[in-house]
Amino acid sequence: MSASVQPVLKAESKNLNFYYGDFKALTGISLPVHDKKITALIGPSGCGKSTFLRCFNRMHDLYPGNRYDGEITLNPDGVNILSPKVDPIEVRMRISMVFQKPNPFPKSIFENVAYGLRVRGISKRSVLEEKVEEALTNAAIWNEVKDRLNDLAFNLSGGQQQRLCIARALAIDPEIMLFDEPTSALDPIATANIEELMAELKKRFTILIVTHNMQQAARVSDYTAFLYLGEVVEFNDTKKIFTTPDNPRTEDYITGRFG
Ligand SMILES: Nc1ncnc2c1ncn2[C@@H]1O[C@H](COP(=O)(O)OP(=O)(O)OP(=O)(O)O)[C@@H](O)[C@H]1O
Repeated sequence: MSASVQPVLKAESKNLNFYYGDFKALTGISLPVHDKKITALIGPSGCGKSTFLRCFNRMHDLYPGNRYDGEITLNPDGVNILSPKVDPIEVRMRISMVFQKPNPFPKSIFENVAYGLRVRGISKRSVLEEKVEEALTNAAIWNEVKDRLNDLAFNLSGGQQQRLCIARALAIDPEIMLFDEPTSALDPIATANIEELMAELKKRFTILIVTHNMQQAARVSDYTAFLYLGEVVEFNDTKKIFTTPDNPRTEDYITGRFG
């Protein structure tokens, strides 16, 4: 068996610059996103990790004055998802996001997961029930909530709420899932649950994750990009980044010597 199976490119950022008004937060970001792999974005606070992640589902469109310059192409069709001709809602149906703090809607557990399906035009109760169960099962929370689907989502614990948000994000069968520090508000057990879940999810989805936790990046990801001051300093296999990085700044950061 060949050990060097070429990864498939699910998406690609090409010379991407991003501006908050006059402030340039990202400069010339070119990065591959490999299919059904986990890519971690690491780097010191303020280096642009979240800004970059949010470009992938056009979150920045929600605020005036923000500007993209460059491309993020999404395969297999190769569409530039940053093009003004592309509807951000369409992009969010293909690329879903899980945030740092669990943010369920003020609705029942069932309706939280059914939400995106309804946006997609699914209204038949039996189809919704089937898909909600499937998403909750895939997010490893079905057994805990199956008898209380009509309860308000806020009644769940923090770790359960985060898995509910993951269920909501995967119910629409996205092509890419974005995770922005998904475990920073969780205890070590809930964190381990989410990490295990990500390892399962990558069999079906492509994942991009922002994390401050170096051990987490090393544990869960296949590829890692180190960002600094809005630029990619180094991108490589996670193993390589965490053992023999090419750039001294990467080494300083992962060994905690960064100023
Ligand atoms: N809404 C905004 N308006 C103006 N500048 C912003 C805005 N959001 C972020 N920035 C700036 O853009 C830069 C990148 O911020 P970003 O939040 O992407 O960094 P980060 O690497 O995710 O940081 P952290 O690890 O602290 O979350 C920072 O200098 C930040 O101050």
